[in-house]
Amino acid sequence: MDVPMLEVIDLHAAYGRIEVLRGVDLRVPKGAVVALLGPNGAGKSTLIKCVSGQKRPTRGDLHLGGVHVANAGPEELARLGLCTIPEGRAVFPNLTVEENLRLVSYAGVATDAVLDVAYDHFPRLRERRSQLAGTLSGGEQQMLAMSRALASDPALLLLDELSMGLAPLVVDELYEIVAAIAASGVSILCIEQFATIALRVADYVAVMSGGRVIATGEPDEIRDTMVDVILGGAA
Ligand SMILES: Nc1ncnc2c1ncn2[C@@H]1O[C@H](COP(=O)(O)OP(=O)(O)OP(=O)(O)O)[C@@H](O)[C@H]1O
Repeated sequence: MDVPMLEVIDLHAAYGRIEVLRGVDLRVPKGAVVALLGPNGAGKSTLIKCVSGQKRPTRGDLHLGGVHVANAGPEELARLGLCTIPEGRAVFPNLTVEENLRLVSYAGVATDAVLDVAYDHFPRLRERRSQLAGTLSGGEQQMLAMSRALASDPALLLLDELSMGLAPLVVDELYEIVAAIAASGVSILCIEQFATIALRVADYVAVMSGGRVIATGEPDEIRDTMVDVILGGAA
């Protein structure tokens, strides 16, 4: 069987003495989009923090592309191809679109290559390249955050609530791009508050509750069996 891009095994994590991840098991196959659903407080953001090296698990294992990374820091994870777009828009509001993109080249990526990738995926950013990022619409800021991430040529992209505060049409547009990114071979793990979107775009859905993954499957199976838990979050 293929080595999954991400494998989480019996992962535990706590804030102080309160354990909030209580044995999470999850796999993200190569090139797949996996959506994490579940009610508020289920532990979705904490799981993303552990996978991205922002929080140390108390026990359990994490493998990225077959490499054991449970104690790896953000830099090593980035070298292994992990890229995170955190909740909220990860852009510098007082820099222009192009300046935001040029900043990515600190990681050794040629500036022209960064700009080409960004403007190919998001032609609207080319039109707005001289505009301050803080004056872009929410959807455009998310496009800018995504293109900064894509410039690092990631193997696994973590998306935390991409759709936060955006209009449904904008969200649809962003998820079309997510699908295109996945089709180019990038694996994607996303937290999505809107179950309907997640069930439409994901290859697999993992439902979290009480610090565990309580169900995983293809969207159709999950839609049929987990409707009550999912609706504990937003539909
Ligand atoms: N920094 C923190 N300190 C203490 N407790 C925290 C902290 N962050 C989260 N928690 C608690 O951990 C539990 C899991 O939170 P987490 O944010 O991972 O859940 P979530 O599924 O992402 O929920 P939401 O959709 O509301 O973000 C919750 O009970 C939350 O109150």
